[in-house]
Amino acid sequence: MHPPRIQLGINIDHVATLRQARGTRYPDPVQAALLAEEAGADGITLHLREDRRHIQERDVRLIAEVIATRMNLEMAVTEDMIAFAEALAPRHVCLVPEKREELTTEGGLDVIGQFESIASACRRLSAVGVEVSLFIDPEPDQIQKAFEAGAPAVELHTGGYADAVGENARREHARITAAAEMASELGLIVNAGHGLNYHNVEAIAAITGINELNIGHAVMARAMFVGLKEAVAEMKRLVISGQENGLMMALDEHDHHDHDDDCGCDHD
Ligand SMILES: CC(=O)[C@@H](O)[C@H](O)COP(=O)(O)O
Ligand SMILES: NCC(=O)COP(=O)(O)O
Repeated sequence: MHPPRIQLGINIDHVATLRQARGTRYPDPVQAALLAEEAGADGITLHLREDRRHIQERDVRLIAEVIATRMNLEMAVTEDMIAFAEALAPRHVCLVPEKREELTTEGGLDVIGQFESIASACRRLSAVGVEVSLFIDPEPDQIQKAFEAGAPAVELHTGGYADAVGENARREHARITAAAEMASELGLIVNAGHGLNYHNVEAIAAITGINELNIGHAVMARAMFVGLKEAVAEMKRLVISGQENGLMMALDEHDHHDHDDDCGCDHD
């Protein structure tokens, strides 16, 4: 049976980055969200950072009102942000670690070290109907704790894979594959993202069990040259082809095993 198509969440943070660079009213992330949807985005992701460096509360409220798909609000585990999300009740919230001085999100949440506050945030947000995901590194201990914290979903941090080359990239890919398998077996919804681009996304989309990829920076950078709708559509084509290739490889492997089983050899 064909698994569901991988969803593509488009992160529009950096439309707001450009606006904030000059304190103008444009470009407007609200317009970007609508165009991304028209081009095939399955959801809109945005990160309301504590320092408000790009997305503003006004963006979150307007986008929540106008989009036809669903919002995935990325936010830190702070009382202010949890209260904001409880009041807005977006379809999804992704809890992420935040450091003031970082250029972008550096690592995953430490669910082990912050277990009580994360579990409490999961309970409060679930109570208002939000599907919570935890942005974590692809590590077995963090996945186990995410499950115990009561999050229905995880988003596996693909930044380590995106930054690696050669053998290191293969190792990072294997870590994400194993993490996706473990999280799926626990019954968690498995999303992934960070640093994905037009060159590295297909291999991640090929991993079995991934529900959604969230991609922003590379799409916004490409949009500068080809327009936002074309940039989203190109990414969507790559996500779909990556998933198809992964399915074909899994089938080949399956056939290969079947063939081995018929060959009269001894197997463990
Ligand atoms: C959590 C994550 O991986 C990113 O989507 C995050 O939103 C990055 O933050 P910036 O958009 O500020 O780089
Ligand atoms: N959670 C990852 C995300 O939303 C987009 O990250 P990036 O593509 O901007 O690195």
